[in-house]
Amino acid sequence: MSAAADAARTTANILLEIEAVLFRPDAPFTFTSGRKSPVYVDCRKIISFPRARAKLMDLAVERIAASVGYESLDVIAGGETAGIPFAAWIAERLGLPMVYVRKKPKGFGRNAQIEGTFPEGARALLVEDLATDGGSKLGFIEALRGAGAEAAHSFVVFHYGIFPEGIARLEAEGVSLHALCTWYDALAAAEAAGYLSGQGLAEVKAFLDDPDGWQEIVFYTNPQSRGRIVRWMLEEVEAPYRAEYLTYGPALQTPEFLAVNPMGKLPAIRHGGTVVTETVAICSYLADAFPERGLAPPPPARGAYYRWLFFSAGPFDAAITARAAGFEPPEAVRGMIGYGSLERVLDTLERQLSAAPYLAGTDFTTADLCAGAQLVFGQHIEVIAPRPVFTDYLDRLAARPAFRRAAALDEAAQAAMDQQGETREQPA
Ligand SMILES: O=P(O)(O)OC[C@H]1O[C@H](OP(=O)(O)OP(=O)(O)O)[C@H](O)[C@@H]1O
Repeated sequence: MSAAADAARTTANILLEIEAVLFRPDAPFTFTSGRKSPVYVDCRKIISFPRARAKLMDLAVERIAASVGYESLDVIAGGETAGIPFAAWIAERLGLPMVYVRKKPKGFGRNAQIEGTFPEGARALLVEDLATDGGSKLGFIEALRGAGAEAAHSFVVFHYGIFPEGIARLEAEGVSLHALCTWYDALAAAEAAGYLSGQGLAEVKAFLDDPDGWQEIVFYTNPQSRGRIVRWMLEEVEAPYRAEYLTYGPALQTPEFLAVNPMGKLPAIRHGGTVVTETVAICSYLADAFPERGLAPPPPARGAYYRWLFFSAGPFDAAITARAAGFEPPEAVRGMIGYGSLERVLDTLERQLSAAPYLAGTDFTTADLCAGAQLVFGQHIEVIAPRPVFTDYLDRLAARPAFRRAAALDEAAQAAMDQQGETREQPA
């Protein structure tokens, strides 16, 4: 094993041991940007483990000597903030001066972006804890060069290794990136130590191979299904998604689709490593996954919200489909039928909508989306007769741009499927 490969394995094992790298394919992390990831790294933790950090810094100076040279550097520059302690330890080991670079000039006083000093033409090594796509490195390098340094090298403990275009950009700027390990090393160490196997391992590999593709929402639907409700929700949250249209019949019974929904039913979504089925569950999941859209009240205020969400998934859906199927529960068994009767369901809904503009109060929520879509469907198939309160309510819902976008997309999808002669019939 080469020294670099050996160092990569040791680094990965240390980072696993101190829980600086975490793998959670079953419950992906959500970053501030809303991006999802089954992996997470926090190199800042290293500073709190003296033995681990000493070993990593020993490996760092060996790596720097091998990649940059023994006498090829004049100053070590730490990038604000996480890079600063690592730069200090490396400078100490190499017996070199140190400076640190702010992300932006201070804005007053000397307006310094670099703290510390070096002579014109000093050969600087930029040190940071980690590199994702290398974007921050460019800013630090520019500052170093602006202050007269030659800056052709950057060192990090951990490099994601999954954004090649970022590294190409650094190289184009004349900067070589040196790292002790990447996600691929961490993954190999996690696999060897038994942290990951089977589906979890496959999930992490899929993410590392295509991080953007992995987190795109895949929407399995047919425009004739309850997928229309989910489509509306997807348009409300405005997250990127890719629709996969499936015809009824064998396409829903393939092993691939049954792995998504063992019921062989539509709709379903996959978001990162998370698969969600059941229309209202999908809508609730999306409301929580994209909280900035304000489609669910805060948890302490969710009483009415949950009531009407579950009302739409349970009694309302069952009452409409039973009536549409020609099934009327006999009087004697109504007590054991969750919804009692369609009339009772509709009267309850009407009372609520006479008291407030939306089901959970003054604001539109995912409960309105789910119940409103059922109401639209029930009226469309003439199982529900229009009532003035319902008409006003549906006018409010139909005025939403997401509602209109979703309807147009599903109409277009239906037309395309019709043109291809794909079945419109739902199986028995
Ligand atoms: O953009 P890249 O070059 O790929 O590197 C990622 C940067 O993100 C982190 O710092 P962050 O911006 O969170 O700032 P901090 O160190 O001050 O917390 C990390 O320490 C790197 O500087």
